[in-house]
Amino acid sequence: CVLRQRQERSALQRLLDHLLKGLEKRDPQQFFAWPVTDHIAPGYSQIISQPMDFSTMKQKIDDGAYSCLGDFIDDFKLMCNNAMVYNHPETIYYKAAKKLLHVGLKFMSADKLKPLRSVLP
Ligand SMILES: CC(=O)c1cc(-c2ccccn2)c2ncccn12
Repeated sequence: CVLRQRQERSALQRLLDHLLKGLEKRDPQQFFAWPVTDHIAPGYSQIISQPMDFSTMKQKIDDGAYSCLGDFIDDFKLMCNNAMVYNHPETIYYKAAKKLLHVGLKFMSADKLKPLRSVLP
């Protein structure tokens, strides 16, 4: 149609919006907010074959590109692991990624999501 109808957001999209906001809050320096460029990180695109960041995850939620919670969690892990591959362990980015991965997975752990299970198909 000419005027794209505003799509109804599915229960999964609403859940992923909530989880993404919770994860972004745990990245106060916004190291993970936007794609890492070769300008700020020399050689990044040669070293990291599958870049990922929160803005890309947001776009994928809006596009309906996640068919399940696991696919969303996989992108979160990919984003953190990329930072732990490209950056050396003593850097602020490596340390921030390690912490975010740990805290983020706890935030999305099964027992935390159990109460929401009922609203998900
Ligand atoms: C996530 C990551 O690897 C990253 C984020 C950044 C970043 C993100 C926002 C502002 C400044 N730097 C960065 N800079 C150099 C090397 C790596 N990084």
